[in-house]
Amino acid sequence: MAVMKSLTTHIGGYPRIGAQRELKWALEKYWSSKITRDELEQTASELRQRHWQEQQGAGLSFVTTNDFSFYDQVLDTACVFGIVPERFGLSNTAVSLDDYFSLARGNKDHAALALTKWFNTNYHYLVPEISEKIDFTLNPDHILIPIREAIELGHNPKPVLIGPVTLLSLSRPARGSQINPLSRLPELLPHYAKLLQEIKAEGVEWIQIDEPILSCDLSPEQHKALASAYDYLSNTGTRPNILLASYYGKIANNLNRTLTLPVEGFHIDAVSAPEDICTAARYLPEGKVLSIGIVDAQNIWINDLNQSRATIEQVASRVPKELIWIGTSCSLQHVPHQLDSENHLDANILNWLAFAKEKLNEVSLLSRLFNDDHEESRFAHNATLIESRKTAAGSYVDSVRQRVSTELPKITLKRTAFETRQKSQREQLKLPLLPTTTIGSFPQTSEIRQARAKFRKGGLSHAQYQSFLQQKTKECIEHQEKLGLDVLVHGEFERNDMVEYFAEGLEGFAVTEFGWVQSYGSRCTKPPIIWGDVHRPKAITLDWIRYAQSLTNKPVKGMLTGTTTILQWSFIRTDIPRIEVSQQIALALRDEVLDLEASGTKIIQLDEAALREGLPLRKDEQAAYLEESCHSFLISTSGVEDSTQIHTHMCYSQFDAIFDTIIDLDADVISIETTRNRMALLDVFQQKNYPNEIGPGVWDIHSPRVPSVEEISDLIQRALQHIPAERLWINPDCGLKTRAWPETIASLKHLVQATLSARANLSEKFVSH
Ligand SMILES: Nc1nc2c(c(=O)[nH]1)N[C@@H](CNc1ccc(C(=O)N[C@@H](CCC(=O)N[C@@H](CCC(=O)N[C@@H](CCC(=O)O)C(=O)O)C(=O)O)C(=O)O)cc1)CN2
Ligand code: MET
Ligand SMILES: [Zn+2]
Repeated sequence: MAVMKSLTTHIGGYPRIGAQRELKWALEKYWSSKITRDELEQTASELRQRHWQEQQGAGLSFVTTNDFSFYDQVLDTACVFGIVPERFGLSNTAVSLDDYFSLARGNKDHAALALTKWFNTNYHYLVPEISEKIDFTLNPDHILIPIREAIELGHNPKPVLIGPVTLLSLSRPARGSQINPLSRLPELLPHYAKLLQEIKAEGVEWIQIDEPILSCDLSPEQHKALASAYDYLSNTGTRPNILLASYYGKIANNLNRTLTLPVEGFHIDAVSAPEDICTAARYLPEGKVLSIGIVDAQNIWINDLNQSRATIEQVASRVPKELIWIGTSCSLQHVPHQLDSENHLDANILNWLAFAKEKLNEVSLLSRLFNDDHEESRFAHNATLIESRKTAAGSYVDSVRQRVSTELPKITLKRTAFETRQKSQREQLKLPLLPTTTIGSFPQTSEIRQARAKFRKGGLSHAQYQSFLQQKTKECIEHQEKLGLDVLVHGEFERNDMVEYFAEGLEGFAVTEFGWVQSYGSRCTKPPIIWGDVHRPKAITLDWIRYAQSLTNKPVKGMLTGTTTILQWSFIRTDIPRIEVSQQIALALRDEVLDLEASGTKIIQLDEAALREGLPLRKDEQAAYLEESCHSFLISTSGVEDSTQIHTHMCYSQFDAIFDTIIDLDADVISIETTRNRMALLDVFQQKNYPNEIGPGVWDIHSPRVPSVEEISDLIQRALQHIPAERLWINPDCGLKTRAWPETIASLKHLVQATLSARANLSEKFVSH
């Protein structure tokens, strides 16, 4: 009997950090000179080999290469093409590993490249700097060496490479330059062509070129760039076949033009945009490959195999099977490595999950759909599991649904006018002009993390761990009093992470033990899993805030993470609309806010650090998202008295698209990130007459560097040019958890000193008037 050959299979990339975060530990040891460069390279090579073996073990047609990075794939690509800012004074033809780390992390003479959000994910990339002068070049080893390693091990490598249009679109002009990075495309392309030629010479058949920019609203210039780039690349020199990949959203209106590009195949994210795959199947030019990104690489639920089967069959009715590929929606770098290590997850929940390694098997299984031995029983079992999710106790909690449907419509979302609240808050808080505060966390030292790890493993009793944390909190309050800060925080020592901690206190969330996902460099998070209806069995933060407040007469800010940020940094359930999950969390936080207020907390902060990042890539989807985000914030905050001061915090610098929402949130005080942009961000607050109080950051906490009093004073003066003193707060850019104590104390000392002299100045002026 004829057994049909399986469909071709591949993935967009694999997590590189390692199932046990081997890369994180090796990097951090290398940076503190505890291991040699050879040892670091050895770890990297072992990880690559293991990850290829996992792909081969699952039976995939290709192993994906060039998805490994010591820090970031955008920086890697920049270095491959010699995009090294002149300000570093480095050679751009021989970028050593240490040079590479200088670009990523900065050194004593040079600030690092800017770190910013990668599309709509919690991954951060380093922003390449382009000038008129930069001479592009080709340093191909980073790509060629792993290809050789893979071939030697008997694999069939398919490298992935960030495409030229996405690379330049994500770049910024170097300091002092006004250049539009995309204008340098013609000079960059020959190096891409040369690279393709060298890759071909290694015996590579297919390369995946990623242009995720296709899921954004494109300018005419970007469209032109795409056309000319792929015309050039397809017609210049020998090269492997090109699979052009898009992901993170719909291609929609860009799809027609994309399908005319002269490449051999297209990869489409069928999870973000199922409609794109149908359109692509219909209009796919003859003889081209269509790769269906059907396994979700941004979420952790098992694939609905029967639904995927229907999609694949639909494509197969139009496209010959030898031209259909099965893959993940995008790189698996956004999901944890493997479920094998999870020993404490509820058995039911475990059945519903697939991490990167399990997703390899899903891709493989779906590729055998048309084979005679296509394992029908697994499709049937899968349907049972998907059904069991819907009916599980906890997926639907009557009281939660009741509350959302009856209580929510009755909530008055609008607080009293800001001026009234401000007056009442001033009477209550009696803060000086230019009040000083911090964003919440104080250093999460290795001592604290180790104590928590020990507690988790049973090596510390609950009482011992509590008293350890109380001691740390007490010391933190003492430090702040000594420094002379005006509004204090408890320090967040009890929190592993600002999202995971709340997930642990709420029903409907599950947390993993080893579900690490890279956020940037060696830093990772364990996104919690929202699987059921969310509610709060008991207060989460109350005891800590009360304890901290009992130690001081200064006000201690209550510290919460806002709904949108919790949603954005968790894996969200997909069986009910996002807005319902959002409302459930917002109500739980409302209870927490009111409990804090009832116990005497006068200032409460809800961090919305992910509000900008969650903004949909396409304009036509943004309004609904912003409305939902704003609504959830107001649900949580609108119940308090006029005299209770609500703060929010957002640590990024792109506010254009969300500014009206910032106004609508109506927080009494917002703290933002303004050090690196030297208060330029305040322009928009001034232009749009932002009515409430603002704390622009005056200390860039992403670097261990201690800012001088003069530098901070300068920033305060700049801020005063935009915002009247009566509405200005003084604080760092973000929380201090990644900092060490010595630089924290030194920097805050300078911050308070600079504030005191600014105050003195202001009162002099006041008198002389
Ligand atoms: N979710 C989230 N996303 C965010 C941020 C954020 O704070 N949270 N901030 C922005 C920047 N991104 C960041 C992401 C991670 C970290 C970070 O510091 N991560 C830590 C882990 C934090 C954590 O969960 N720690 C746990 C587990 C710590 C741990 O690894 N413990 C070791 C031992 C500790 C040691 O020896 O140091 C063990 O268990 O074996 C804890 O404190 O309990 C890290 O990678 O090192 C910082 C910023 C944007 N996105
Ligand atoms: C990434 S925003 C961080 C806010 C949090 N309250 C902290 O200070 O760490
Ligand atoms: Zn922040």
